[in-house]
Amino acid sequence: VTDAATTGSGYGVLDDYKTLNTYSSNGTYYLYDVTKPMNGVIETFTAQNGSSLPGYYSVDSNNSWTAYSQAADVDAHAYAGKVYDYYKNTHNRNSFDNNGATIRSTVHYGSNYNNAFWNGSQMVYGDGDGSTFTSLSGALDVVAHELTHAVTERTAGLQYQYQSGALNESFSDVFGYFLDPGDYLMGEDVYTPGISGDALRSLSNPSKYGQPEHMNNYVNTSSDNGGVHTNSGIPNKAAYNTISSIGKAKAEKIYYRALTVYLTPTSNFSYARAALLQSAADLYGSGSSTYNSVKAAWDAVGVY
Ligand SMILES: Cc1cccc(C(=O)O)c1OC(=O)C1CC1
Ligand SMILES: [Zn+2]
Repeated sequence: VTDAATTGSGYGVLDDYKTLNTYSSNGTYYLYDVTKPMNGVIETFTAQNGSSLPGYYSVDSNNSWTAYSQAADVDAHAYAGKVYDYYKNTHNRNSFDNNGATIRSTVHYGSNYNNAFWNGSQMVYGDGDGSTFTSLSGALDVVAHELTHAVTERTAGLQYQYQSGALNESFSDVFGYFLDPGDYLMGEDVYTPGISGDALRSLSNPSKYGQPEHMNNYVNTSSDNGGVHTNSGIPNKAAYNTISSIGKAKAEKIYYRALTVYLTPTSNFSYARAALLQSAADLYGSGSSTYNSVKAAWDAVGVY
């Protein structure tokens, strides 16, 4: 019996060809990636449209992952690997726990399920209903959003409600941008497959998708854990202001430092402004143009 790391290939949700880090054992191939440093494993499962987790390993007989039913598995696996590489190469973070934790994804969760989530242990993706969403793992910014929920949980621990919850959501969207910097849109690759050009959210124009982009328009509600997917528009707009003035390279250092060094479970928007300013001061100096740009970014959304 020879078990070995192998390289497979297949097509993603958008019919895009890609190679895959797989594993072969006893003539069966698995979406099981053992190529990361310090034994960081990435593995992908399918719930076979049930709701029990993790479900079953995604397997193939010849390492050619070309069936339409495998496209969501292919992308969940490939994109989890890309997000792992981003956190390791850009921030020297070894998986979401910074200790090589296995990154597990399950696709084909539920039936016509228009959601994706981190459940505290793994990522979970629905197939969408084909109208609102197609398979949600088909977007790199979605995968980065979900895995960043895990990073946040292990670092700042931002409580998923009201302002701390909107920050939790915003940091996931912002790192979604850092992984997919071609546009300031979230989920555009899997949202409404029948309509082009729209998205779930926009960092540059939150109000285009019904989100506030100034503190004057903060939405006081108890639904959606206190409006975490609504009020994230305010810190998202501040992030857009920051990125467009200082650039991605500096912004991602400042955001990662704020998330991992300064933010706490109960941080509110004002504290996030302070954490990002302190991070900018630490990295680029308190009198720097970078510092002043972060200050202006948050002034513009009415958070002091
Ligand atoms: C689609 C969806 C529904 C409910 C919660 C989330 C969630 O993860 O907060 C969710 O995923 C996203 O927002 C990703 C970025 C597109
Ligand atoms: Zn989220």
